[in-house]
Amino acid sequence: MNPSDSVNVPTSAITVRQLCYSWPTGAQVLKSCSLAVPQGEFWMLLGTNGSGKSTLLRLLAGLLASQSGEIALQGRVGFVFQNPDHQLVMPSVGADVAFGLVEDQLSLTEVRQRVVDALSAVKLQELQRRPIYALSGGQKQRIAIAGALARQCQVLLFDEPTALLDPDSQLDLVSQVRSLVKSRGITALWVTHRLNELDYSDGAFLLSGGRVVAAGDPEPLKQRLMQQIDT
Ligand SMILES: Nc1ncnc2c1ncn2[C@@H]1O[C@H](COP(=O)(O)OP(=O)(O)OP(=O)(O)O)[C@@H](O)[C@H]1O
Repeated sequence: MNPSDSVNVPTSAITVRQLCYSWPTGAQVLKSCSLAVPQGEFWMLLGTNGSGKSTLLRLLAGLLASQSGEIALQGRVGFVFQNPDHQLVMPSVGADVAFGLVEDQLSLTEVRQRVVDALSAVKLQELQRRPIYALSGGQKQRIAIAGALARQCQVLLFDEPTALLDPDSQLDLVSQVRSLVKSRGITALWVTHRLNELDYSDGAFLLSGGRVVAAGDPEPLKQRLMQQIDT
């Protein structure tokens, strides 16, 4: 092989090879599932209810132990849940963003700087002292993202983060995440049922029958899924 042949091959920051997963109840959710997300790209994962999208994301995040197959992630991983009330644990915005830094043994000055930077990145710096209960759903999701940015996560996993948002907040969030991914070289995998979000992605996977059955350019996949809805 000519050494220059490898120059344009993108490096994957999220790689899954032949992953299988069965719940203790016996249901096999993932059956030799494989995918790869190129470093610095924003990919989406679609599939019908119960197709295993959340299970796959939880395996990637290490929230579930894999049973067979291979998972390789480049960098620290952050997870954003569908319902931010399931992950915001501190009473105020600043305290919550700082919470994830406890294990990093940073100085107080460094922690403060990380919190300010992360809140600026999601354009919520003015809310640092706001109680969590006084945030909108969209603001809560951005605080969850700020927590991952403060931890300098290089891989972000989103499990239907817009499911509880109105259409305007939904598109604000997805476009903001795309900008963050592009400006910071982050790699993201975003689960959604909302086909209009595909316009913001670099690529998409369709999960069906426990494996990825389509992968690549989001537009053809969007057209195909829209036709299925229409028929
Ligand atoms: N804790 C659990 N114990 C047993 N089975 C589970 C558990 N969590 C999920 N499952 C099952 O695994 C399958 C895949 O669920 P999963 O939540 O991964 O699908 P999904 O594609 O994310 O669905 P949705 O789009 O509805 O969120 C389903 O049949 C579900 O009932």
